[in-house]
Amino acid sequence: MLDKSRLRIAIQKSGRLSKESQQLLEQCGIKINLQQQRLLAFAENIAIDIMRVRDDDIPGLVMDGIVDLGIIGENVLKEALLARKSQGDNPYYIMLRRLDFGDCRLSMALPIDEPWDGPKCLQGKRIATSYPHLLKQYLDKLNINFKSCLLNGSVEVAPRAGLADAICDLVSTGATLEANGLYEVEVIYRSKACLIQRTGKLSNVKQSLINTVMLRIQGVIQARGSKYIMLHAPTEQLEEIISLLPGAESPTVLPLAGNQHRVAIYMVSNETLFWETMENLKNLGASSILVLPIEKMME
Ligand SMILES: Nc1ncnc2c1ncn2[C@@H]1O[C@H](COP(=O)(O)OP(=O)(O)OP(=O)(O)O)[C@@H](O)[C@H]1O
Ligand SMILES: O=P(O)(O)OC[C@H]1O[C@H](OP(=O)(O)OP(=O)(O)O)[C@H](O)[C@@H]1O
Ligand SMILES: [Mg+2]
Repeated sequence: MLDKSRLRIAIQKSGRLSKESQQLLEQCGIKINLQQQRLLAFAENIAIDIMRVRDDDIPGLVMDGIVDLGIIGENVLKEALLARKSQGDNPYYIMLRRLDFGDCRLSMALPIDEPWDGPKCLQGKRIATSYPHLLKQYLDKLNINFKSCLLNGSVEVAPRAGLADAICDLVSTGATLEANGLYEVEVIYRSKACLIQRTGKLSNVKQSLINTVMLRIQGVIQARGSKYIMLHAPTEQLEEIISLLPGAESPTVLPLAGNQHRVAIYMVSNETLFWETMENLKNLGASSILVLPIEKMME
């Protein structure tokens, strides 16, 4: 039986978002004992339960208040929102933040032998998609009539199978389109994974858990995009060397024991150090240049 006092988070069970969702929670210090077949997992060290479901179910679980938080692609969230609105519902959720994974775009694509002359060539066409509401919103704005062919997966096969003239599906690298003889003609929605919260009053305990999780997520995401840079530099080239370092307003500069002509420079950078910059630093006399990943950050 579920303990209602524990914070409940829904994540995708298996698919494009599941590994990174799990990793993010683990990096936030939530120790989950995940077993493949278990759809509910209880964190051992914090009052959080993880519900592992199909991604399509996550917006509804949050909007209906079954779970407190959910990690979901904005594409699925927006589609669910439009679907509920079209049924006369007034769905609510709180967008807590965008995450740093699940980048993809919802695009229109045509068979490679079909010319593209702007969206008007979709007039009267049959379009296969898993996102009928996002597609309709886009084409309605352009006053284009179309026929929808709803497929829940393998949308890219529809034109060759004679089911549709065009498709509207998710694209990341474009490899699936290419493998199926299609080409991308128009992006209609850009998406990333995001963290959402149900509306309604939460207990103080749950609210403070959410605050903790949010701060930790911020720390993890910021750390992922940052590097710790260490190097030794000749004292007389210090200024020039610092000017080459990305985002180094105030690096730590320390003396080197037994060497008055060189110093150690330490800094956190929110950019990586490219090989070319490292080579330029070396040409200025820098040595022992290290670029290290950062695991966690708290400002
Ligand atoms: N190629 C991709 N690259 C990056 N992110 C993607 C890609 N394709 C989809 N996504 C994102 O990941 C989400 C989940 O994609 P996935 O293909 O695992 O969904 P699914 O097959 O519907 O899974 P489920 O079985 O949970 O319903 C998408 O809604 C989108 O936000
Ligand atoms: O542009 P690409 O990098 O090729 O990625 C796009 C593909 O990725 C997703 O499917 P996924 O592989 O997750 O499989 P699914 O159809 O089972 O959801 C999406 O539905 C596309 O088919
Ligand atoms: Mg799905």
